[in-house]
Amino acid sequence: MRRKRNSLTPDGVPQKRQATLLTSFARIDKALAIAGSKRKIVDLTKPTLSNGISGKPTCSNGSQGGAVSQSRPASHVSASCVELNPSRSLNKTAQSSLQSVSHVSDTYNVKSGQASVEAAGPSTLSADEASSPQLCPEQEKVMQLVRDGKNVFFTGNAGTGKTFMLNKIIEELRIKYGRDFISKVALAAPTGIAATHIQGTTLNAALGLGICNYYKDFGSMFKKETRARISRYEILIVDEVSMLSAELFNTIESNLKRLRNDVRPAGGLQLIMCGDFFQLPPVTKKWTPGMPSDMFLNWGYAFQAPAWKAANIEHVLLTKVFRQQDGEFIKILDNIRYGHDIPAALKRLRELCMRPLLSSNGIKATQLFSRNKEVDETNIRELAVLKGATAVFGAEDEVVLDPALQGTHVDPTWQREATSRLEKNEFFRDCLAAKEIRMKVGAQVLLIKNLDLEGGPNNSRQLVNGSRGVITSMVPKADVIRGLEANRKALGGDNNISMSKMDSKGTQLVTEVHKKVEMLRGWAGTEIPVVRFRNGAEIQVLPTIFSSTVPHTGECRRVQIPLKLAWALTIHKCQGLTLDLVQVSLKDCFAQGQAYVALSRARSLEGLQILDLDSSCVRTDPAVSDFYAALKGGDIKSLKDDAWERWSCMRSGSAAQGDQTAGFGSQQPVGSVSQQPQALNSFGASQAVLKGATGGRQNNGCFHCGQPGHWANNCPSKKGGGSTTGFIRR
Ligand SMILES: Nc1ncnc2c1ncn2[C@@H]1O[C@H](COP(=O)(O)OP(=O)(O)OP(=O)(O)O)[C@@H](O)[C@H]1O
Repeated sequence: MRRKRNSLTPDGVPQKRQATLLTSFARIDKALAIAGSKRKIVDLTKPTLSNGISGKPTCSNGSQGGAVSQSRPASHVSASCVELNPSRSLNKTAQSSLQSVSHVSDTYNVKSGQASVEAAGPSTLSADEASSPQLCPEQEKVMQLVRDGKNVFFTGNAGTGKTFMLNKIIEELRIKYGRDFISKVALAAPTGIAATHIQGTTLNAALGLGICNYYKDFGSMFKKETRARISRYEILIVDEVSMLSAELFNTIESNLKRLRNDVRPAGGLQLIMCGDFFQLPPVTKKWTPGMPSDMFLNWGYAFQAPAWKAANIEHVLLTKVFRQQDGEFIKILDNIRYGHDIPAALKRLRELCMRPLLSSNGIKATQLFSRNKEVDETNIRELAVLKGATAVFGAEDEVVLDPALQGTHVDPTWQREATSRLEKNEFFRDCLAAKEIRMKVGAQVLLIKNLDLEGGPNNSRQLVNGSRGVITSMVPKADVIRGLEANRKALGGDNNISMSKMDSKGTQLVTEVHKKVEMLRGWAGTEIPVVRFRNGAEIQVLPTIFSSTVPHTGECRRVQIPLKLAWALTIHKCQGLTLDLVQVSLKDCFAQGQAYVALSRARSLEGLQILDLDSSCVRTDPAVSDFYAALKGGDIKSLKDDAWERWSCMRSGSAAQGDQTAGFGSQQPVGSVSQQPQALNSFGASQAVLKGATGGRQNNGCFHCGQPGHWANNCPSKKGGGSTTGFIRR
């Protein structure tokens, strides 16, 4: 990992300027996204597809693809990928696009949520615009609550557009706050992978927390710089809240009050959260004998925390499923989610999905396993089977300090600390794009970032995060750079007179191509994979930027090809993805919601194959079912969930017998705001009392059967399909 502070980049660009360039590149992306939701943008670099359909194929994170012939030229260029189209000359396409700028009229189809392109030559709508569907009424309601400044939690089945909605909210907030957005809005998720879907960071990083093993570790929120940064926030956005524990939510919330010297919920921050508690639960630490009583165990679901109940949160249930269209599939998934009539749902899945999938365009299905071991073994084995040379793509990692930390007046110790914190950031560990990727022609791949390419009737050529494909060739990087340079020239990017005639979007596009060339030159790889995606689009997949911003510290950046080997993935890594073709192994599912997450990645029954399952693979937690029953009933306040109270009584009772320093009573009542971090724990742990406490139903013993002596997920009576607590222990 390179440090870049007040030095020259390998291209001879001063580091500060490089940071500015990169930031402006990201801003261009964002600006396009924002503008796309408001009005049409003509993207001069968008190709006309080889099938003659005017439009833009969109490559997005998750699209599956394959490489095309090595001999084909890089003829069409967009900011993040190159579509090969031997039937048209580059110059012609680029010039036609340029000429047609003023002829594009509004053709967005509000009803269908799809963009159509009128006969205005080869010009197209931007990817962001054409793939920018209208909010449905439920989503509009969420938006209104956000605008009204309410604390909001929106939830719903997989595929109801929670992350989509969150990104819409973020777009609007970017416009509202402008330059202040980064200092006013914290974008976070419990895990690094989840955070990538909203260009955010982990919740811990957003709040200046490292790994919290003890309650005293939360004191780092009160460090001078962190405290100042958190005090400036106005909004905290959290995605995938199912993985946020009650203990974490409660502790953070009470520390926010103290830190911000404000007795209102979360110290006056507006909370905007989404997730589905039927999906993956928090990773809970296992209590072991002799463990200090102020251990932080990450217990419970966020909705079980007293702070959640006291935060005046507006709960919105999204009910319209967008990912799947087939009514029967949606119903089966719903039953699996709620744990309703599981034998019938599994029987139907066996009937429909225990058969081989037809491969499509040479693209094999992604296999989903519960454990890393099977995933790694499968990918390595399959790659080894392929003949031909292995291409190694090494990521360029770097950290860029916040400009405010780069001045000569800034304490060098603090600069070093900030750099080191960025370098150790979970982002680099959890980034969807691996540090080193090994691939061959013929490798099955998954796109892990949305690419700026779109088109086809009803945007059928859309390629998104999760699209699948196969590598069909590797192209020398030098050829790709030549192609991009030619395109820039064709757009007038090398000519001051042409540039002066361009509108601001034209110059933006030229700048984008220029940045892309610079990035490619700085990137160490020598080849670019060409991928044929399932929808037929053939794309040179260029390296792109994965980044995570830690406000007032800086930015972690990885430049890497946005592809993953896709013969196999873990179910935990696929959360949030939409997959075209998927084979699922369910027999080893060990966590609540895991089977549901795996199955709900598929768009259709036709694209889903079940490799194995047993009747106990579907697990739901009654505490979660009760929460959703109250939500469906429209009265969340009627929810009777006293799990927290009983659990904390048990812990403090145990502490009273043992460690007197850690009592539940150490929490301060709302209204008496202390400036000190809450360093003592709220509980005293005891193995005997913790057994079965996770689901909040039993006082002592296994949550599933009520008997002492074992945890619920090891319950001998659960084989046969019973429900169990969903907390994963490590
Ligand atoms: N209003 C809408 N109109 C059309 N498509 C939509 C709409 N809202 C969401 N979608 C699409 O539905 C798909 C699923 O959305 P998204 O991934 O946000 O769902 P999710 O609820 O976050 O799913 P999960 O819980 O599995 O993470 C995406 O392809 C998204 O673009």
